Amino acid sequence: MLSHLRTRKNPPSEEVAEASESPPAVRLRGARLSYGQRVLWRDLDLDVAPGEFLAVLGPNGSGKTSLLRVLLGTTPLTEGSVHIAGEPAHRGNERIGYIPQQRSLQDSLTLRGSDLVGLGLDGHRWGTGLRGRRERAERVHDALRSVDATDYAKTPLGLLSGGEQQRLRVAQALVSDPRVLLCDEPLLSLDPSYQHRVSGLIARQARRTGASVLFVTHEINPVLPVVDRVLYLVDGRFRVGTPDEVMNSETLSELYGTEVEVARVGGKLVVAGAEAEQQHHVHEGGWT
Ligand SMILES: Nc1ncnc2c1ncn2[C@@H]1O[C@H](COP(=O)(O)OP(=O)(O)OP(=O)(O)O)[C@@H](O)[C@H]1O
Repeated sequence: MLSHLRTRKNPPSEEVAEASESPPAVRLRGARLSYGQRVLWRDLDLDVAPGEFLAVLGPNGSGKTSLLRVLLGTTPLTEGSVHIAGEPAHRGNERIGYIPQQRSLQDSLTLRGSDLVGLGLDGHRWGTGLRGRRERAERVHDALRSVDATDYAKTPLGLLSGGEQQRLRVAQALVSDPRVLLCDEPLLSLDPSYQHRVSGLIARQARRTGASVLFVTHEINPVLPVVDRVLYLVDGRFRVGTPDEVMNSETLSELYGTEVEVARVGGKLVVAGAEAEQQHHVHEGGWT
């Protein structure tokens, strides 16, 4: 396994530096997840620090979503331990903001964008008075504005495009200022300009509030400028390290057990080699 040493592209602010005195936002020790004979990953030791942005990569079925479920407390580890901000992972953890893998919200014909974002504040105490209600409304409004969704905040969700729905999910996950942000392919359905915007927004939120980000993605290039480290899962094995440490021909060839070539072309990473290529290009292109 490569070094767990963190190198930051973006030096932490004072707030984040203070937060980094606290326990790691996410800590896995000796973690193994198996379904029957199938081991998704094993011997996983991972600390994700406050303010850190970790990209989680790997082919279909390598256990990326399952890792997020373990952190959400909805899937138990087969072996080992998992802590969120020093506490064992558990369901309904208010410290976690979650952007689930995209599902269509076609059925939610009556719910509107502002309602969906407001649900991200459920469980938080805002009081029943005017001040509490006003503050709550402001938080929802700010979150909607941050993803450029104010124009359609009152439109029923079922009438919105996939990309518009996705921006609302991002706002919902960010509105409560969570300590840990779990993002399951949040760039799907977004066109390249919104991919850039949403990944920048999530990274800025992490720096501003000290939130730790675990960001599952099939395509690293849109997030490369903001990634601190990469966790790459393949067929029960994994590597963790900076993008340079992991995204190179030697490491990926070892991980895939076949020859993989990684090159930088115009600031982008290009991965060549049957399985890896499929992983890195399966979702390439623009979506609307
Ligand atoms: N409850 C379960 N019981 C048995 N197998 C499961 C269960 N949940 C997930 N799996 C299997 O574990 C594997 C990993 O699933 P997971 O969704 O974590 O993969 P992933 O890396 O997120 O894949 P993708 O890139 O396709 O979204 C899959 O083969 C899946 O079928």
